[in-house]
Amino acid sequence: MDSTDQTLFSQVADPVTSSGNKVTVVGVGQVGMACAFSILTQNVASELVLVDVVADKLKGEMLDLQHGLTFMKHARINASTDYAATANSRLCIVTAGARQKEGESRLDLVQRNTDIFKGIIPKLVEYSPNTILLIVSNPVAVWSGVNVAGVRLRDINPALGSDGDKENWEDMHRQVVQSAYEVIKLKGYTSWAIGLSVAALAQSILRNGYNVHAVSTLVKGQHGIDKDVFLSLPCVLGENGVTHIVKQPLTPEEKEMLHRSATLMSEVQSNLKL
Ligand SMILES: NC(=O)c1ccc[n+]([C@@H]2O[C@H](COP(=O)([O-])OP(=O)(O)OC[C@H]3O[C@@H](n4cnc5c(N)ncnc54)[C@H](O)[C@@H]3O)[C@@H](O)[C@H]2O)c1
Repeated sequence: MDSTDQTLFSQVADPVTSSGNKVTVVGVGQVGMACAFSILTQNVASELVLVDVVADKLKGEMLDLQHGLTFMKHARINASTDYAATANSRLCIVTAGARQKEGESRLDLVQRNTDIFKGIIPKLVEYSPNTILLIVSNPVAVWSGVNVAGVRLRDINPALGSDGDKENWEDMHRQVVQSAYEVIKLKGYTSWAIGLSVAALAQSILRNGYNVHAVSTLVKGQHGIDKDVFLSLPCVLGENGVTHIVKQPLTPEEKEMLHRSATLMSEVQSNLKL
């Protein structure tokens, strides 16, 4: 006797087993779930796999999202503590990480996160050798140089951001840099804005968007930097990840600050136990 399925449908071809734009999110904490939700609701990907070490929470998050599928465009959502489920992902977003403990130095935190990554990255690459890795580090950087329709604010007000700026735009810059701390003070963590911005990066990669985003990339050779460090610069993102770095004209002060960051990162790296 035919099953209900067979009575309802005449199958004329096998359904495809993979969408070709599979995305894995490692870490289903506040940031991971904001990334997953933004990606699903903006139809950036139609196949999502969640991975975490806490099996119950992972299953709970998967079921919660699956229950909302009726209200999304069709998507396949899976979750597992086993990296085999991530096989053939085009993009792997890593949001698993330790938060800074009270009294803990940044270097200790970097070491703890390095140890976590040693357990994650090789497994992702084993199952998806051609994947693009998108690491949600903290903090992300924003680039300087504001323009409106191509008109640089600094061309209108050369004192912009300097001590001589009567309009105190420097205060706004400070507020932007400090804004995450205010959110953390008020709600304990940041999630929505970072999730939405990660979805925008994912969209550029999966759709070969060639849009410019501030992402960390290897900066050796850029702006005279001679160290093997990753820093945030405006980059073009396409389906194979970063394709170009925008050669920004930086002021001597900006260049000096960038070099200072490169030196600091290089020192932090040299103290890491790999
Ligand atoms: N770029 C930004 O603006 C920004 C903003 C907020 C957070 N972050 C970073 O994102 C990361 C996550 O933050 P969060 O608030 O979601 O933290 P969270 O503590 O809420 O979640 C972290 C998740 O990672 C999981 N995890 C830990 N070790 C793991 C491992 N080895 N394998 C798989 N999963 C593992 C935990 O179980 C947890 O579910 C942190 O590193 C944080 O610094 C970046």
